[in-house]
Amino acid sequence: MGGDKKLNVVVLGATGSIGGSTLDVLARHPDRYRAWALTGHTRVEELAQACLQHRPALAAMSDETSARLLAERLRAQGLEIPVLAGPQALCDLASHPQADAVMAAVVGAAGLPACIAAARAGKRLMLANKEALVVGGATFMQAVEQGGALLLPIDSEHSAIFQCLPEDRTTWQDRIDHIVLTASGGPFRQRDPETLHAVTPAQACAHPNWVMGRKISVDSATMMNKALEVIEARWLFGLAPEQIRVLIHPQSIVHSMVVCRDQSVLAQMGTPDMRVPIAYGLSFPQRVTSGAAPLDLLALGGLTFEAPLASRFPGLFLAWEALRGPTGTTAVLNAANEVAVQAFLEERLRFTDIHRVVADTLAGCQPGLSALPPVEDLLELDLRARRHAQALVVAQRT
Ligand SMILES: NC(=O)C1=CN([C@@H]2O[C@H](COP(=O)(O)OP(=O)(O)OC[C@H]3O[C@@H](n4cnc5c(N)ncnc54)[C@H](OP(=O)(O)O)[C@@H]3O)[C@@H](O)[C@H]2O)C=CC1
Ligand SMILES: CC(=O)[C@@H](O)[C@H](O)COP(=O)(O)O
Ligand SMILES: [Mn+2]
Repeated sequence: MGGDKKLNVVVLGATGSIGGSTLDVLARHPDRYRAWALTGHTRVEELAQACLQHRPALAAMSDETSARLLAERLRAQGLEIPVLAGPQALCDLASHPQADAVMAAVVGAAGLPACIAAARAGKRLMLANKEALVVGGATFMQAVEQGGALLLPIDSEHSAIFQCLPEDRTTWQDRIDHIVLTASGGPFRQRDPETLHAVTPAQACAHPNWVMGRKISVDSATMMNKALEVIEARWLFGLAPEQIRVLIHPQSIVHSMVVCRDQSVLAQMGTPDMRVPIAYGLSFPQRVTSGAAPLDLLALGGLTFEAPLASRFPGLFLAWEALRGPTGTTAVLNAANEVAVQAFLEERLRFTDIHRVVADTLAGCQPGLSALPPVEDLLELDLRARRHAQALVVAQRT
């Protein structure tokens, strides 16, 4: 971005972990960015506080009751910020003519319609919401291309890969041999697999290196997060499944690597702080300060790497299987995982049964889609896979 016009930023999922980090970066650069619209789903008080601090032009809650409560809360504070309500409001804001950039930080497939709206409207689309791309696949990428949007990865690994590549995307295919996504291994990297059936949501959410929302924290513990990231990388960088590899790197300092055709290895490093990829998404191709602490290489005990084992992390290996399946298979995987993780967080499913529900849903729910399905068909499949997974969750308990 150049000149004096501020970038109007829509923060979808402003009440969450990525949303909060985004607001932190925006507040460091009031000359460059405006938090123009903020959205949440149910956390009324958090969005009210964000509105008080950032004074957006518009706010929205996808949950209608929460929208009403937010409007009352803002009025009581003397703030005249219109509050939109319902899921369509997120699409309307993401594609609004006054919006320049959209931070997609909703969790789950629920974020897909707003991402597609932003893509079709040609926005700077900063994608944290990996599930939207896992569900949307080629349809999502077509919307980006046809809308002329600038798709910028926010997920730390994909931002790392992006930072290791030249700006000219047409050179990527020729230059990349393969990429290596790094994974922390989560809180159970060294735990005896025989004891995993008994872990609690609090233990699963205690990530060793990152403070994140509960859903992605559980995904990190199963390494389904890395499975989703393999699928995300396939679309973001146009790679074949066999060009994407995963290594456990417990320190989360090397955020990922590009192995070039000539075997030169490019890595991006830094302290684990999401404000770095967020700042890059906002400022690309320039750089702005992020608030992250400098990396102290001397203080590091060392950087280590391990191969992920299927016996401990079976969910990871479903990524390549799903990518080789018919169109929609990755949407089925994502839906089943969302249902299973929610059930685990509500203590309705054991940790080790998350994988069982995902694998059995993949085996039992056939996508039956065309090669480039409309978004509506993908959302219908998402619903069908959720019902299938939900029945399996209930069956696991009986
Ligand atoms: N946290 C991190 O460090 C990283 C996160 N990501 C990805 O970014 C995304 C956000 O993660 P994170 O910030 O951790 O998650 P959080 O759970 O902290 O926040 C999720 C946000 O999505 C909103 N939301 C939830 N359900 C819906 C819905 N049905 N419709 C609309 N909005 C909804 C929430 O609203 P409310 O709270 O008001 O109900 C909240 O604003 C995920 O896809 C995650 O995988 C990627 C890399 C790192
Ligand atoms: C910060 C980020 O990008 C997360 O996706 C993170 O990578 C999760 O850690 P894991 O490597 O344990 O999945
Ligand atoms: Mn990540």
